[in-house]
Amino acid sequence: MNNYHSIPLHPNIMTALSTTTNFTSSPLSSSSFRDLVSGNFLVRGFLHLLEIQMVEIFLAILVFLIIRSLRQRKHQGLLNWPFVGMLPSLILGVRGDVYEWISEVICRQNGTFTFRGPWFTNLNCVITSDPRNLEYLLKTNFSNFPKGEYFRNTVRDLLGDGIFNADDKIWQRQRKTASLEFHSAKFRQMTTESLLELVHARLLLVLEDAVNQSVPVDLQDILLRLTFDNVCMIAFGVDPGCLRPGLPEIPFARAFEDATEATTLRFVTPTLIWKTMRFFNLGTEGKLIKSIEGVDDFAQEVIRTRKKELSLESSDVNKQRTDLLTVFMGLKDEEEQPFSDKFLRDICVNFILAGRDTSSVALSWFFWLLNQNPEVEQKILAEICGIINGREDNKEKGNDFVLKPEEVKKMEYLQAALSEALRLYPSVPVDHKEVLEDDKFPDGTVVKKGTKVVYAIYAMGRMEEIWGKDCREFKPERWLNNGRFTSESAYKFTAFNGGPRLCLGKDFAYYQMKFAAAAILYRYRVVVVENHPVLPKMALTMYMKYGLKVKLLRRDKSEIQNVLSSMKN
Ligand code: HEM
Repeated sequence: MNNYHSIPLHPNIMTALSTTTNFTSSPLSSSSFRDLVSGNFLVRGFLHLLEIQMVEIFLAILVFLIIRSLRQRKHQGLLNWPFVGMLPSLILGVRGDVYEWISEVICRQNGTFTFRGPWFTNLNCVITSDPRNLEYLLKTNFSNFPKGEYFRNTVRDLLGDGIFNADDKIWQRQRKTASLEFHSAKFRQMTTESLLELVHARLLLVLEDAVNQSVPVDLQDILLRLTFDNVCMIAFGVDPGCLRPGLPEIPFARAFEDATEATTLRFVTPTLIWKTMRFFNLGTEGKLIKSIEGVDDFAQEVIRTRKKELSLESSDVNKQRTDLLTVFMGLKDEEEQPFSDKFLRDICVNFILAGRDTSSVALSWFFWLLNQNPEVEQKILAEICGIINGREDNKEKGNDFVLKPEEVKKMEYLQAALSEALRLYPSVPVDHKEVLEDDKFPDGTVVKKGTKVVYAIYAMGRMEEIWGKDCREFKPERWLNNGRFTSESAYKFTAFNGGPRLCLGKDFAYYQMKFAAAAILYRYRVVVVENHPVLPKMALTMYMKYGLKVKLLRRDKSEIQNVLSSMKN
C-alpha cells in the first residue's frame, strides 16, 4: 500500500482497501462474482477511494487558501476567503452603513486598500481616499483613467453615449459645448428664472399647504421633485410637473427612477447573470427594459415637438430657448450632419441623471444637520436677515421677499454650511475609474491594466489626516477665512469631482441650493420628526433611506426681529 501512498492514509481508506483485499483472498460467492463480472464492486471501491482523496485534496487546498488569506489580511486589511473573497467581512462589518465601513477600513489601511469580491463577480477593485492618488487619477494622468468599458457596458442601455458615460472624443465634444452653454449669460438667466418660478410658485405653496394642515412631510421627496423639474427644464426645456399640488406621480419621473435603480443593481450582479436576465426579459432586467421605454417615449415626443417648432419659419422659439436640447439641435456632428435623435436623447438623459438628485439629497442632509446644530441655523438666518435689512426699498423686506442673484452670491456663510454638509454627506459617496495601462499611484500602489479604481469620497470627509481631529463635526467655520468663503482643493473635497471632469453644474448647484435653502429657512423652522430613522441608502447617490420626515413651523415676525436686534448688538 505504501507503494501507492507516501503519506499516512485516512482510516476510511484503510477500511476500503482491506475490504478489497478480503474479497480477493476469499472464495467467490455467486453475487460477488456477478458484481465482479459487471465490474460494479471494483468501480465502487475505486470511486470511494477517489472521493476520499478528493476530500483530502480539497481540505489541503482550503487550509492553504485560509493561510494565504490570513497573510493577505496583513496587507489588505480584510480576510480574503476562497470563493467568497472579502464579502463576509463586508457583510459582517457593514451593519447597515457600507460607507462607514469603507471609512473604517480605509483609515486602518492608510488611505488605500484592495477589495476582493466573490469569484466570478465584478467586485474586485482598488479603493482609495488618498488625495495624492485622487489628484493623479483625476488630473495628472487623467487619460490613463477613463470611465472604461465595464462602466460603459453596464450603463449603456440607459445612458447611451451621453457625457456621463463617454470617454475621449465623444466626451470632449459634449463637454465643450455644454460648458460654453453653462457659462453663457443667456443660460444663467434661464436657470435663474426657472428656479425662481419653481421655488416661489410651487415649492413654497406645497410647504405652506403642509403647515396649514399641520401634517409632517417627506422633505427629501419634495426636494427631489423640485430638482427633477428644474433639471428637465434645463435639459429638455420642458417642465414635467412633479412639484404640483398633491405631488402627483409623473410617468416620466417614475420611469427614470426605476431605470436608474435597475441599472445600479447591475453593478452588484455578475455580468453573465444580468445579461442572461436581459436576454429573457426577466426580473429587474425586464423592469429596466420597460422603464427605458418610458424614458425614450418621453424623450422622442419632446424631440419631435421641438423639431416641429423649430421648423416653423415664423417661430422665434430658436432665439428664445436656451435649453440643452435646442442648443444641440442647432449643432452639427463631424460629418456636418445634424445630431441623430438617439444622440440628442442621450445628451438630455445624461444631464437629467447628473442634476436630478445630487442637489436635493445634499439639501436633505443639510436640513438634518441644521436640526442638530441650531446655532448654525441661527447664523444662516442672521445672514439672510442682514441681506433683507440692507435693502433700500421697504416694500422688498416683507415675507414674500425674493432673493436676487447678486444677494444669493453674497451668502458666504450659507455656502460654507452647504459645503460642510457635502463634505460629511457627499451626494456621490463613491466614484470610479478604470486603469487603461499598468500604472503606479503616488502612494506606491501598483494598479494593473483593467483594474477598477473606486475613490471613496464619503470616507475622505472623515479622515483626520485631511480635516483634523474634529473631522466628524459639522463646522461651517472651517470654510471661512475672515468671514469669506474659501474653497478647498478638489482632491481633498471631491464632492464635485476634480480635474477635466469636474462637475459641470457645480456653480448652478450652489446657486440652486442656496436659493431654495434661504427661501425655506426664512419662512419656516424645519423640525425633524422625533425618532425618524436617518440612514444613507446603498445607491450611487446618497439618498436618505427612509426620506426626511419633518414638521414645518412658520417663523413668526418676533423671531426674525430677535435675530435682527441680536445682530445690532
Ligand atoms: C450638489 C450637487 C451636485 C453634486 C454634489 C455633483 C457632483 C458631481 C460629481 C461627483 C460628478 C462626477 C461624476 C462622474 O464623472 O462619475 C459630476 C459630474 C457632472 N455633473 Fe454634477 N453634481 C451636482 C449637481 C449637478 C447639477 C445640478 C448638474 C446639471 C444641471 C450637474 C451636471 C454634471 C455633469 C454634466 C457632469 C459630468 C461632467 C463630465 O463628465 O464631464 N451636476 N457631478
